[in-house]
Amino acid sequence: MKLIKIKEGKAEILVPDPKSYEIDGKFDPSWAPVFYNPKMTLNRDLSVVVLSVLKPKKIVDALSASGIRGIRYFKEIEGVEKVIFNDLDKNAVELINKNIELNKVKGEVFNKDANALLHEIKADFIDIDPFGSPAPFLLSAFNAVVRGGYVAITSTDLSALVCSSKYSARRKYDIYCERLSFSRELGVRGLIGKAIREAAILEKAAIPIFSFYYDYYYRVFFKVEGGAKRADNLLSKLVYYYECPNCGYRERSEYYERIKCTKCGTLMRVYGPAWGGELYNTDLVSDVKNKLQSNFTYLPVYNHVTRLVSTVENEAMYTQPYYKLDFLSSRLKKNVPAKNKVISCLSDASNTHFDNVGIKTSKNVEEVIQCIKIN
Ligand SMILES: C[S@@+](CC[C@H](N)C(=O)[O-])C[C@H]1O[C@@H](n2cnc3c(N)ncnc32)[C@H](O)[C@@H]1O
Repeated sequence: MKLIKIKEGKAEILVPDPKSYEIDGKFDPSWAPVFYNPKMTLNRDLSVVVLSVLKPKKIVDALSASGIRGIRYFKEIEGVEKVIFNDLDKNAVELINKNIELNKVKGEVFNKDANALLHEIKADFIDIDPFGSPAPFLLSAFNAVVRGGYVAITSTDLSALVCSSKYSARRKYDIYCERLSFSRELGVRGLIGKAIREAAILEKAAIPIFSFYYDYYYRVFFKVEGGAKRADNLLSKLVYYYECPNCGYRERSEYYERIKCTKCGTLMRVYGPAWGGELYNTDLVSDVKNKLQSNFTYLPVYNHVTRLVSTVENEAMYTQPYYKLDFLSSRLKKNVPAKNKVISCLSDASNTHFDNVGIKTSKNVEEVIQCIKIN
């Protein structure tokens, strides 16, 4: 394998030389013998900051590839004592060994199926960053985390979660998936719902504390607590979201039904079961924002991370999914009004990182429609 040295954050690592794996002058990270994707830098940057607030001591990077993630956690977060790296691929394991030596990381490296490893060990933070869906690794991740610890998952499996592929959503996440105007947010809520159900099997409660969408993936951090009652409490907040494709009217219910819109009689679209509660712990979000400003200005994509966290901070107080202004405006046969005008008309509203033409508010759809009409 031809390698080059790159720097990301405080890590300097060897990765496959993209030039050696180009096809027709193009390169995709999945074509190299070991995966390293610079497009995931924001995911790693923000994870470093979130973990610096959560302060885990023992970390499992269960699907490590080059090892960049675990290496950055060790070098950039105070108090991390040990990182366990793992990959099923032998080339990856060879590269991880080189990279942890290069970066003087206190780590242990395994060459196992992640599910097998996660049934053998315990740690206070488990990172699941797979190709595509994290669903096959959820149960074992929740098994491996100690009570009071944390699990983070990445999902690049948006086609399933936002219902471009509704059968895939059904298979991987047990979701009835129809496209609603706010599907971008429903995708992460469906993913969280699945994680909560998997943790509940083990009588653990997986509480989402920081969730976001970026570019082509979702990332969610969970605090994991023990106890059947706590798990039951989370399960009771799983809901089905309904939206009328004709007039935009919404409902939510704990039941799956084929219902007609009470405003116009059209058959409503449905998505669920999905998490109906908060996507963030607001204290954690403000701690992350403060940490970013004080300790992490060196991050490779600092400006992008800061922008994302600021938007998240503004929208974190609104639990109901965002309203998509172009969708609602087209129901009214009206041009899309300026977003800031609708926000000030509602007075209690904000931007959302999920969608450029979306707004978050605690107001109902009729109030949003009223503000669209007069702007
Ligand atoms: C998306 S990459 C990980 C990227 C890495 N976390 C990072 O931040 O750069 C997924 C990795 O999982 C490995 N993998 C796939 N299935 C696995 C399994 N069942 N157990 C362990 N590793 C697996 C692949 O070999 C690949 O290196």
